Amino acid sequence: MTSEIRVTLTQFLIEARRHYPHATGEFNSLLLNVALVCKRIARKVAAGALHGAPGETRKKLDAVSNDMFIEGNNWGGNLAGMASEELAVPYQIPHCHPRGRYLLVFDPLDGSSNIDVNLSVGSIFSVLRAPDAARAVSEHDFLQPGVQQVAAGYAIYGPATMLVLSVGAGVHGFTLCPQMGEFMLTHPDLSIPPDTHEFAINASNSRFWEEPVKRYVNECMAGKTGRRGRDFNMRWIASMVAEAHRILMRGGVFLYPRDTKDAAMPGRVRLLYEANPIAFLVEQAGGRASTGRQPVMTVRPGALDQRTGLVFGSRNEVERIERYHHTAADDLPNPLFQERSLFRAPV
Ligand SMILES: O=P(O)(O)OC[C@H]1O[C@](O)(COP(=O)(O)O)[C@@H](O)[C@@H]1O
Ligand SMILES: [Mg+2]
Ligand SMILES: [Mg+2]
Repeated sequence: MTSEIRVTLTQFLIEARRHYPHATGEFNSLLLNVALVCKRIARKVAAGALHGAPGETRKKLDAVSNDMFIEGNNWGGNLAGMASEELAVPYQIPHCHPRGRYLLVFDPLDGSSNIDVNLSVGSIFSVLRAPDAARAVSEHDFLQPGVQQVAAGYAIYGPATMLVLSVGAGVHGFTLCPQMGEFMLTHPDLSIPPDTHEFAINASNSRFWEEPVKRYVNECMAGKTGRRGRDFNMRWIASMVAEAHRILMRGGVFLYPRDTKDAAMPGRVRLLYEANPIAFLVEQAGGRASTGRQPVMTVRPGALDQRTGLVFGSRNEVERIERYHHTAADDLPNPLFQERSLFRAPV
């Protein structure tokens, strides 16, 4: 009988630190604090409707998860501040605590509309450097483009709880062992295949999409009978963290593109809390993440709650969608083909 020896998240981080002789351990302790918070949230989520009165669950869990992130990362001495999708302004690490060198940015519960129906949700986080540890943090300190992230990850609370993490040297997946209460390395070196036959988009927004997105989706829908010459599958979970996880596991493309639904919002996904950390993971796994027009991690944020169009996943599909955005309107596909489309533009 063979017994498989598995590496814990702690062991993995200690090993990774050996490549950075000047590392103080602050960074690792920050990631371990985040992992601990995710374990606590996993327990709350797993309690389902037992957690509170019916209907209250979703709202409560967003707020409860946020409190857990704040409490769990307040004391480590490794942070200068935090920014949360659930807070209007950055959270200051109180003066009495030692202030650290990093900033933590998070969406404490993503896909929370799925809570009441017992589908997968998750927490998304991003780590940035704090510009000056000596002073209080301001909103401006967090407005760094995604390329400046030093780490990013998410926890997914699904049939199994997993933590998927990158510190800038590949993407690694850890599964929470219910017996030991430890995240164990189960999915080292995740890699997104460059091609896919699966796409994910909220098709109810199709009338608000821009032409390049309509073109791409029409071509996927046309399958074998269209210019792509092969069939595609469509998925939509309404939990970006779950879509990202599927794509990291087996490829695919996710689109929440810029659209005309709400003039005040150029897209649905939040740049700092959702798009940048997922983009960091996707690109570390060999995929691509874009606004449709430029790599999403090159966007300089103007506000904490900034929204963005987002397309990510298998590299060849994302590049195709970018090409469609850069292609002149008169190069659009055969109108005969558009006739057959479910999503053709009204005439
Ligand atoms: O299906 P919809 O309603 O268009 O929105 C789904 C999107 O909204 C989000 O759920 C927003 O996240 P929150 O649950 O953190 O607000 C994304 O995860 C997801 O992709
Ligand atoms: Mg979210
Ligand atoms: Mg959220």
